[in-house]
Amino acid sequence: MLMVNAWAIHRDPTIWEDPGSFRPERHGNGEVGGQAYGFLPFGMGRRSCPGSGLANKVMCLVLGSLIQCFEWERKGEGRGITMLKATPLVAMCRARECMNAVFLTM
Ligand code: HEM
Repeated sequence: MLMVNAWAIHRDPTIWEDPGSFRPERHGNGEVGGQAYGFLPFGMGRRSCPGSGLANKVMCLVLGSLIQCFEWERKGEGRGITMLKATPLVAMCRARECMNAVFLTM
């Protein structure tokens, strides 16, 4: 069995400029350091994620909806399951007032 360390690939300074920085715009610029396999959030090969097309299409909609429809508040500390964050993020969401009309008609 071969395990590919995507975590390390996604932080490889020979592929990514300033790999530790959160710079989502780098993807819009097409920055992959000239490496075809530098970015593999969906795995690759025959067992790669069959939902990648759908995920890429709805991701902006999901994120936009979460921000537009809910108020988010950070709540204390929390724990991960497989990869613990150095600074755990636990958040609580509350539907924004404008969502009452949506929920009350359901
Ligand atoms: C941001 C969204 C998603 C990410 C980051 C993601 C990522 C992944 C990854 C890394 C794998 C393992 C690939 C490998 O073993 O090499 C996987 C497998 C899989 N994903 Fe996704 N996925 C996402 C969304 C989805 C969606 C929307 C669906 C279905 C509608 C889906 C269905 C599957 C299935 C069925 C597998 C197993 C494929 C197999 O073992 O042959 N995924 N996904």
